[in-house]
This record gives sequence, structure tokens and C-alpha cells, in this order.
Amino acid sequence: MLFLHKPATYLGITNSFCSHSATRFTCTSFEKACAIRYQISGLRGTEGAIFLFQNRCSWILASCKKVLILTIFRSCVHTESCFVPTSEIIAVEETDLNKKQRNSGKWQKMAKLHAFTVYYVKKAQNHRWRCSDVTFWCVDEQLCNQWIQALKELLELQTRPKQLLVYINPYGGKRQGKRIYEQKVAPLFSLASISTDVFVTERANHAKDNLFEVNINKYDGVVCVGGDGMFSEVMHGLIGRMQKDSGIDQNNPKAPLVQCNIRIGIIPAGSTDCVCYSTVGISDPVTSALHIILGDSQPLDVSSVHHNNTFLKYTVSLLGYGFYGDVLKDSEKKRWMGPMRYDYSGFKTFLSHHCYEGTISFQPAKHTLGSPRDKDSCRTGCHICRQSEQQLAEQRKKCGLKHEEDEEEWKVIKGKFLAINAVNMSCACPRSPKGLSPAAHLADGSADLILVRKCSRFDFLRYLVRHTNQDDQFDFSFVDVYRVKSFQFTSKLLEDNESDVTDIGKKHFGQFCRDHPACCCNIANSTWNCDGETLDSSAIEVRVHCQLMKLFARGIEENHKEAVSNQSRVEQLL
Ligand SMILES: Nc1ncnc2c1ncn2[C@@H]1O[C@H](COP(=O)(O)OP(=O)(O)OP(=O)(O)O)[C@@H](O)[C@H]1O
Ligand SMILES: CCCCCCCCCCCCC/C=C/[C@@H](O)[C@H](CO)NC(C)=O
Ligand SMILES: [Ca+2]
Repeated sequence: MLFLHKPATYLGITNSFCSHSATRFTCTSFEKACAIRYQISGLRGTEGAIFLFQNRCSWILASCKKVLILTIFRSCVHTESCFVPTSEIIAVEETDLNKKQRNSGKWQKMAKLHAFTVYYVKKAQNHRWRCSDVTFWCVDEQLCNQWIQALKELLELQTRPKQLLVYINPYGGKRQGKRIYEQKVAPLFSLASISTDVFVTERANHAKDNLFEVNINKYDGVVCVGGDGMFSEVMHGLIGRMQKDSGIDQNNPKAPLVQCNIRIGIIPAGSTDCVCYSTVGISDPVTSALHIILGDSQPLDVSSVHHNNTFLKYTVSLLGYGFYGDVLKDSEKKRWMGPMRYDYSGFKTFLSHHCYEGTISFQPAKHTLGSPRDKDSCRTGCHICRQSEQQLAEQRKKCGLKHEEDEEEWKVIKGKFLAINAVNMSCACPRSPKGLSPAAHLADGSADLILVRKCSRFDFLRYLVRHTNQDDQFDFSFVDVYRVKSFQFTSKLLEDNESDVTDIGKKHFGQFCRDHPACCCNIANSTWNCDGETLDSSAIEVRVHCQLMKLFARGIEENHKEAVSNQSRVEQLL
């Protein structure tokens, strides 16, 4: 006999079935429950049960009548889910009966009981995940142990991290990194039997430097607790370590980089948390911890940024010149304000309305199927990213790590720009839920290059407002967008200096455009905002490396997909 302890799990079940006796369920025999295909005949009038079938664990009220079962399954699909893929079970534990019995007096009167608790991922609104649990009671100790054993064996079959290296930035965002990790994440890791080595950073680049020294092969993944800057640090440490160990010179902009197979998990505790939000769909520490525990894997494009054959940085989210560069530069002086610094500096920069002159050259990304104006966004299991992955594998088979000469055409655009934004992913974040390029892909080997030409303050405001709503951000005459695999930028100032090095006067001309002092064209350079860090050079060369690294994430899930697949599975079964 197995008893389900939580009748509330069955919200969707018809009233006639969900009587007060609903707390008591008879279980099928272990063998029948484990049968690969669910046999209705095996139930013989059973009221309720836990089943394992087709790699799914479900706890349901059941009846011999087919039609009723169908109703029950349907109601489960539309309300609280009783279906849990074993890949979404977090842990199975023998239940501490003393604790449970104290809470529930009615069990005390019963004969010797045995119980186990299944902890599983419960999916809530807006991609938020929570750890839920259900306890199964049983008078037969052997049956109870068989269930625990069977479920644990299933969990062993999942490829999940067992040993993680954790870096916490105690100063990111609202300075809550340490508290968030200790209170929300560490208990979940311990429930899932994950061991951790935790490292609280004491200075910027501490995590990055440490990653060059540790015995990295000991770990199944690296977790960073902080914002985009902290993630960037850890990513630089891992990718840099990988290239160093493989003898790849990062200063060579054309060097084919070695893929980094050690996954990074992001526990969001920063100011923007754009990488986390764009890859999970929400900036929530518990949700991210659960993605890490389940061992999710999401490949990510990474761009390398060089200047004159010198490596500057890698970027995965925004590489922005003009508006976002100026916002970052100003906001760095106001770190004490926490996340609010971006709003303050954003407003200031908007009022200054500076535009910058320069030349952009780029190679269009012809290999990918999508376009930046697509209506569909990159979602879990995205077919466009999968197609790029196949291409990448074929290319590797053909060339190995040989240097590949790329003769594809370059397009050149000269002009005055308020903003140049290159994004490898949508760059969605709580401030901009669709991101700066809603149709950009996480792993297609391309970046979206957005050029915002000089326009009025009012028009620029209209453009910025569209970062925050559903309207098309590219539907403006002064905005152009291209999907690219590489690009270069040189500012007018640098071009002039290079062509006329003797004209020293130019360098000291002052802030604004010589021809039109009132036109807001800034003679000085802007700064590149590279995932929230400033770059030293304004002239850069950028190249996208398809799926260079992996995160503990699965991309943003299509909301109705899961329900539809549950439904079709039910139909398959009956
Ligand atoms: N102990 C430390 N002291 C000072 N700075 C640190 C420390 N540890 C890490 N850093 C640096 O702090 C910078 C910012 O951190 P983080 O990204 O976590 O927060 P944020 O800037 O508030 O968030 P976001 O990047 O999402 O806007 C990173 O560039 C990182 O290198
Ligand atoms: C008046 C309306 C103003 C709207 C402004 C919208 C602001 C949206 C911010 C989107 C930034 C997304 C890009 C992410 C960049 C990160 O890499 C970086 C570091 O965390 N963050 C910033 C703010 O530069
Ligand atoms: Ca991309």
C-alpha cells in the first residue's frame, strides 16, 4: 500500500474522484508500476498510484475506466502537473517519519509506516521554477525501498553535475550575492547531493585569475554568483584557460578557438543580469540553481574583440558604442548607487545626445537561416541554432583546427551614429523583456549589428522606449540592422589621425564637430561597452565564434509546448 500525502497536488481532478478519501491511494505492485507501458488492466480498481513509465514519473488518481483516466490526465495537463519527467526530479529521499508524524497527527494512529519524498521541479508563471515535493506513504518497507532504489537509479542515469566550483561576487548588484547563495542556492545543491568548493572574491579579476590555477578537471561546472560582469570574468577565465592549455594564441584574431566544454551556471545577483535572463527567461536565483542541478546545457556564441592583433575581450551579450558605451562610462563612477546607476546615467546620456562618426565594415552571416526582423524568437531546442551546430560539426570534420581563410565580401557603412549595438543574443533583461534584438539567436554563430544613425532627441527616445515594449525596434528610418559573423569599426577621429598624423591641432580641437558646432557630433571617441566592461580602444575587430561555450540553461521554453507534449503523450498512452 502506498499513500499519497498531498491531496492538494490533484487540483485538476474531478470532484467525484477527489472525495475526502483522496488522501488514501493503493499502489500497483512495484513490477506493474515500473512497466514500460502503463497498463490500465493492471490497476484492478485502484484509487490512486505512483507510476514510472516511459521515463516519466507520475502520481495520479486512476480508475479502470479509460474515459475517466483520460479526463484525469487532461485535467492534470491544464492545471497542476502530476506528470514529472524523471529528468526533472531533483532528489528522492527516505522521509524522516518523526518529523512528518509530528506535523500530521492522523498518521500516528496507524501501524508502522515507511515513506519517501520526491523533490521535483514545479514550473510556475514566467519561466520561474520552484522545488516542490510529494511524500508517498507505505506499510511495506520492502516496497518502499524498491521505489527509492528505482528512482535513485533513474536519477543516476541523468548526466548531472556532482562537483561544482562556485565564485561569489559579494559586491555585485545590491551586494546580496553571498546571502542569495547561502540561503537560496546552497540548500538546493545539498539536497541534490552536489559538492561545492566556494570562493568569495576579494577583488575584481580574482575569479578569472583563480581559474588559470585550479585543477579544473576536478569539476563538472563552474557557478558564478553575480551579474553580467562577474559572468564575463568567469567566462574569460575558462575560455582563456582552455586556449592556453591548447596552445592557442588569443592575440591572433583569426585563430580558431577551442570550445570550452565545462559549463557555467549563473546565479543572478547583479544589476542587469542580461545573460541569465536571455538564456533562462527570468532572473531568479532558485530557477537558475534548479537548471544547474538538472544539468541543463545551452551552447552560446562568443565574439572575440581585437585591436591591432591584440586580444581585448570576449563578449556574449552587448558590445555597444555611443549611447550604451557612454551610459556605462558614466555609471561606473556611480557604483555606490547599485542598479539605479544605470537609470541615472541613462537619463544623463540621453540628454547629452552625442553622436559619433566612424566607419563600420561587416561580413553578413549567410550561413544562418534567420534574420533579425523574424517574428519568431530563439527558444529551447531552436532549429536555427541546431542547424548552425550541424554546420559547425561538418566544418570541423573538414578543416579540423586548421586556419580557415575567409574571403567573403565586406560591406562598408560610413556615418554619424547615436548608437552602434552588436548583440550575440536578444539581450533581454528585466528592464527590456524582449531585449535589444528580440530575434537574435543564442547559438547560431551570428550577431545582430544595430546601427542607430543621427536623429532627433525625440526620435531617439521613441527608439529607446521600444526597448521596453512589444513594438518593432527596427521600424525606424534611422535604424538599420544586419546579421553578421564579423565586423570592424574605426572612429572618424582615428581615421583622420592615421591619415594626417602631423595635424596635431585636430587632437586638441575640443569636443564638438568642426563643421556644425551645434549638431552634437562628438569629436572625441565614445567607449565600447563590452558586457558591462569598458574597452580601452575605440577601433575594434570582432568575430563571432559559434557555440564556443556552454551554460547550465536550456534557453527560453515555449510556454504552451510542455502542455501540448503532455497531452499528446496521454493520447499516445490511451
Ligand atoms: N570582490 C570584488 N570586489 C570588487 N569588484 C569585484 C569583486 N569581485 C568581482 N568584482 C567585479 O565586479 C564587477 C561587477 O560585478 P557584477 O557583474 O557581479 O555586478 P553588476 O555590475 O552590478 O551587475 P551587471 O553586470 O549585471 O550590470 C565585475 O566586473 C567583477 O569583475
Ligand atoms: C526612456 C526609456 C529608456 C529605456 C532604456 C531601456 C534600457 C534597457 C537596458 C538594456 C540593456 C541590455 C543590454 C545589456 C547589457 C549588459 O551587458 C550590461 C552589463 O550588465 N548592462 C548595461 C546596462 O550596460
Ligand atoms: Ca547569436
